[in-house]
Amino acid sequence: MSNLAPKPATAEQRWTHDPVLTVEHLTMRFGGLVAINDFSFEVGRGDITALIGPNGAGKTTVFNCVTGFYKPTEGRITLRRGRGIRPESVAELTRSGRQSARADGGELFLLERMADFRITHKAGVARTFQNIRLFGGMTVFENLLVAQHNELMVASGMTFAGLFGLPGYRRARQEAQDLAVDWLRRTALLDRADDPAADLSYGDQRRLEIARAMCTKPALLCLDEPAAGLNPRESAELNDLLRSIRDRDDVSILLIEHDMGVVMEISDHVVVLDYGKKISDGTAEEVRNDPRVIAAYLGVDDEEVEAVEEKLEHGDLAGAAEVAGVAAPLSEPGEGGAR
Ligand SMILES: Nc1ncnc2c1ncn2[C@@H]1O[C@H](COP(=O)(O)OP(=O)(O)OP(=O)(O)O)[C@@H](O)[C@H]1O
Repeated sequence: MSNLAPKPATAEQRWTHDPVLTVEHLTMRFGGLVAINDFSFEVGRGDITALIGPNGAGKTTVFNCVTGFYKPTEGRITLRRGRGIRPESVAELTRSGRQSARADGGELFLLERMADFRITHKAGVARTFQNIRLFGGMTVFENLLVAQHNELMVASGMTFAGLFGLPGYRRARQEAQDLAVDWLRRTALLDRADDPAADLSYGDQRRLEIARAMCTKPALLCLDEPAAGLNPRESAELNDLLRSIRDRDDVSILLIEHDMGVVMEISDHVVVLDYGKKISDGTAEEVRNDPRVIAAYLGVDDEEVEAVEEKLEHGDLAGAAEVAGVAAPLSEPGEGGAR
């Protein structure tokens, strides 16, 4: 809708000086359709970052590129494990043609070069899906153990004998069980541990998906519409869970969410996509009051677009909001979904 450049980020924002994920010039084409068009953004280490936008804006496509489900047509996607990794190290890895490198006391990964299972297990990017994908016939506890299968196999030395004889395997198995129990407690699912996952309520299944992703010990947790289908109480519990993951586990979160109540309440950083392009990027407060977002998100009729853009080009934000027919900000925390 609007081709106006997004507002530049201010210096104190964490995502500009300590990003865990940097997406640069991402483009994704499906035949003649350009789903993502030269899109760049960062996820700050220790931030909850929301990727929002109207239906079909390209949010899931971005997730699919970050998690390796799609190979981007163009662009670089860098994951930094460890603080203080220099741009020179990223440039050197890019030139080398390799997928990852140890640098500046941390580890660097170029996700666009990696297969999805390596992105999960090596780079530490975990994901949940819009449509829940649990092993419904397995118990809740088994779902959390399966998530740790990769580490357990490594501990077994990849041998049958190793499953029985190696002390390293026994230790790893105990650790896997402890981690699973810990996440059952944190998601209030301990008393459902032996029930089939399919028997859980929708809200419980959503929390189990997050617990399962956390059992892979990620650096970045990507959540595709985690609040979809939740009632207000479950939504509030989800907010608490995500804040605790950010604050206690030192895990950065990138989420797609349509529920503006959730987005505005918990996000440190909000990035807005429309027609595959970034139209706004800032704190929840900044984005909520950005007429570009108001215009795109709440829908400005085609004939009004030019008038809104003209106002914006002259810096008349209030006038643009007026043309968009929206005097109030997007929505206040706790108000629920506005789309
Ligand atoms: N595999 C694909 N093949 C062809 N087109 C695709 C494919 N995946 C996505 N698209 C198209 O790319 C565009 C962006 O879709 P995407 O699902 O990423 O949007 P979204 O913002 O996640 O939408 P929603 O909020 O409805 O989930 C749409 O026009 C969609 O039809």
